[in-house]
Amino acid sequence: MILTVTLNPSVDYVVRVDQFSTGHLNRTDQTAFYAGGKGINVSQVLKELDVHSTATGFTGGFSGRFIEDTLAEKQIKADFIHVEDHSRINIKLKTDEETEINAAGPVISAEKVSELIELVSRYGKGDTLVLAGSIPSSVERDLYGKLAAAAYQNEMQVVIDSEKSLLEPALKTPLTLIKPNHKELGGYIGQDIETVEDAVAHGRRFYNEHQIEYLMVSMAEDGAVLFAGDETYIATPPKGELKNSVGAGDSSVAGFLAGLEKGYSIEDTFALSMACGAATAFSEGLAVKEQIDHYLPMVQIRGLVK
Ligand SMILES: Nc1ncnc2c1ncn2[C@@H]1O[C@H](COP(=O)(O)OP(=O)(O)OP(=O)(O)O)[C@@H](O)[C@H]1O
Ligand SMILES: O=P(O)(O)OC[C@@]1(O)O[C@H](CO)[C@@H](O)[C@@H]1O
Repeated sequence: MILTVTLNPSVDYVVRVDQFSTGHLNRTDQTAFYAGGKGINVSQVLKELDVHSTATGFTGGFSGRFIEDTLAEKQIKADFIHVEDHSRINIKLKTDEETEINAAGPVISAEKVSELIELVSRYGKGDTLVLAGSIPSSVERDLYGKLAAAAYQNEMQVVIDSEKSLLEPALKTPLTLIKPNHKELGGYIGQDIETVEDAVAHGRRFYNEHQIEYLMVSMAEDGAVLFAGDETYIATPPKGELKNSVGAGDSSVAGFLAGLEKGYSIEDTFALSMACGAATAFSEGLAVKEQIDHYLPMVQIRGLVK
């Protein structure tokens, strides 16, 4: 079973304003609400790929109920810990560019954090723990480190997709997959990564210095670079019209996990991951199966000659 942990779930309020002007009254051209947060997005795309997962984390209030109802409608198993405050609402403003305003999220008590640690400890060998997204500011910064270490002790596979300060404490534990984008990897190593060649060079150094089975460095329309043991693969994604980059990274994590779960070769796993990322980028919401199947044959994967 895959357990996705979203400590700070969100309702993503997507607002399209074609002629946006700051300091004035703007009227929307289109609005939509989505259940979001990185782990929750991973669960939603896994479901499209017929891979079961359970989504957990902290939810509360009317917005928390919306998130849980959405998952229930999609028949995705959820096991959230309830908090008093409401789950956050993140604004995704689409004008001629995308602007995001992510809220801080509710206050989480130490008791609720202990409940979550206990919930995760019920999983073990053969299970995968996905830790994705930010942590509410009231929660200890090294929680991912603690959860990762405990899960590894319990023989779980651990996957992390989060910012540097939250990932860093977990890097002491052997991890199955991390998926920084090129800017995040640049932040880890203190160097700008602009090109696929930069990602290959710096990613390899970072990979060799840590105990990570798969390192996927995503680069939006430029695809991604995957490090797997001594092998390095470069993916070129399909071309299309960008409609929504929110959740493209989460979709690529879901595709990768689905490939591993289905026993695909590493090349096919990487291709599925890229197809999921592109299917989200080219849709209004998250990737759906039909779109993933459509883009999959257009992904190109090549292995680097050593
Ligand atoms: N414009 C695009 N065209 C084609 N594929 C894309 C595009 N944007 C994203 N993708 C696909 O999605 C993957 C992940 O995208 P990206 O690198 O933007 O992740 P991210 O920065 O973690 O995204 P986010 O945080 O918004 O979810 C890419 O590797 C690629 O396969
Ligand atoms: O504030 P975080 O936890 O870093 O990111 C949260 C978020 O931006 O990530 C998802 C897209 O990846 C959205 O559904 C959600 O709003």
